[in-house]
Amino acid sequence: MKIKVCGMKYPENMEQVSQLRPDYMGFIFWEPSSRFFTGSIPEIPETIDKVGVFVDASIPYILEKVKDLNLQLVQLHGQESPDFCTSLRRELENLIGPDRKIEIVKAIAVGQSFSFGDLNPFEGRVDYFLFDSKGPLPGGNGFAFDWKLLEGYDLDTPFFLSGGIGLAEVEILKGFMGTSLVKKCHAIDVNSAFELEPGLKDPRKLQSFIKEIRL
Ligand SMILES: O=C(O)c1ccccc1N[C@@H]1O[C@H](COP(=O)(O)O)[C@@H](O)[C@H]1O
Repeated sequence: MKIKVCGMKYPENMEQVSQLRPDYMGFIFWEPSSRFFTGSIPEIPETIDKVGVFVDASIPYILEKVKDLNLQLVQLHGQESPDFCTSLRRELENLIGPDRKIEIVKAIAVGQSFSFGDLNPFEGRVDYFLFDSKGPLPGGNGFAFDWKLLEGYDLDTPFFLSGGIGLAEVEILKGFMGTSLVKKCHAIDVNSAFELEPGLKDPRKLQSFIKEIRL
């Protein structure tokens, strides 16, 4: 199972976390967040893909960050429409050229009123969904949603499982990994549950988690 550590803010901490070899590291480009990232990213191993997290940002702003920070994925965490995703994909291709692909992740807030029908228009326009808990914030709410709501997911787009995942979820995650849904689960995404303060990840806690989860 792949692992994404999101909400990185401090270069020294990025170096510590990179030694744990997560598959992805995420950076928040939403100014109101206490994890809002400014500055540059230090050298990290090439096996770790860098993900920019945006909330209803403009395409030029996203392109600027992709180019300046050499991001490999763009995570859209706001109300971005399917048409927006298509336009962004076209602009990313223009920016990067045909030899490389910047993947698009569309975050979906899952609450009791969630319906799979809302996802159909995104099929073929994004590379992954990211299922997150619906809460007062666009992301980083710090609590898990009921993963049973994902039972019956039958679209082709693989997904990241996110939302308040921490060490307390390890046992239930192991159960989840025994279900048929796991075939479409591309990665587990962690953020606030592993922090000493917003944006500062606890490498020891992360190490225990990665040891338990990585297959
Ligand atoms: O973490 C934030 O501050 C944030 C702000 C705006 C959009 C997304 C944000 N974080 C993303 O939220 C999910 C879940 O986080 P948590 O585990 O509930 O803390 C994660 O994918 C972050 O990328």
